[in-house]
Amino acid sequence: MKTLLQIDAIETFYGKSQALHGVTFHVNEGETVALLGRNGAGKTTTLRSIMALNHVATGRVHFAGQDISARETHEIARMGMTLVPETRDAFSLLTVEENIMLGYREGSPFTLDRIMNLLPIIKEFRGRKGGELSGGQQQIMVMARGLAMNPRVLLLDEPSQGLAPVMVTAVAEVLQKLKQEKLTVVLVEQNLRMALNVADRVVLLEDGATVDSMTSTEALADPERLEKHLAVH
Ligand SMILES: Nc1ncnc2c1ncn2[C@@H]1O[C@H](COP(=O)(O)OP(=O)(O)OP(=O)(O)O)[C@@H](O)[C@H]1O
Repeated sequence: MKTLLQIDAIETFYGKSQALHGVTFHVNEGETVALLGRNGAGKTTTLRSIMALNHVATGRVHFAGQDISARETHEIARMGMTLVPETRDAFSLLTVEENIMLGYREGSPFTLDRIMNLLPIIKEFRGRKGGELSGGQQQIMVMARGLAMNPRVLLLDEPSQGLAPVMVTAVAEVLQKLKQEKLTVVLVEQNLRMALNVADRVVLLEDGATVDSMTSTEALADPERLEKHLAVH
């Protein structure tokens, strides 16, 4: 299996405060990897560091065989790394279709028609404005926008956050579709059941460092191994 993303011992600071103390993991092509950890463990900072939205002080990030540690965000994005942030960033005055097509990159196989066929739930609200959607609909819309960009790696930050259970299920179905499309995904998720359902592997963060990594099958067979790092102190 080919490694598409390799993170080696990255350290990231907010001012003088160190948020990441050595995060190391890899993601193979076509894999879904879930980053898990308590609140404040460094999951969002890890995604932002990969995208160079936070400056990485030491350590290396390799993407598709290239060292991208010193690259700027727009260059990394152009190489095919796409972040769907937890803030969702829906344009409230644009329609769903316009919101999605804002992400469309010339030559992307994920045209509006293809996205609608792949994620038919969007048809239910495709003509509405971004500001008229529920949180779950917005989340699905911004994931579709990420898809339109034809990413080589999709970074998803807490897609189920704050959603009603029925929309958590809908988002989980979108993740399964992405998996069927053989997309490479890094998923930050508090909903453990959903994360283990969709991910091939999980990487555990604690206090800004990677502390364990295992397949989802191993995690399901040995829940204590996970709980040790996820239970509230
Ligand atoms: N803008 C910021 N300024 C200062 N410190 C920050 C900032 N953002 C995050 N931190 C700190 O960095 C550490 C890692 O935070 P991060 O948001 O990456 O964790 P997380 O695992 O994504 O948690 P959550 O699930 O709560 O979002 C925490 O100690 C947090 O307080």
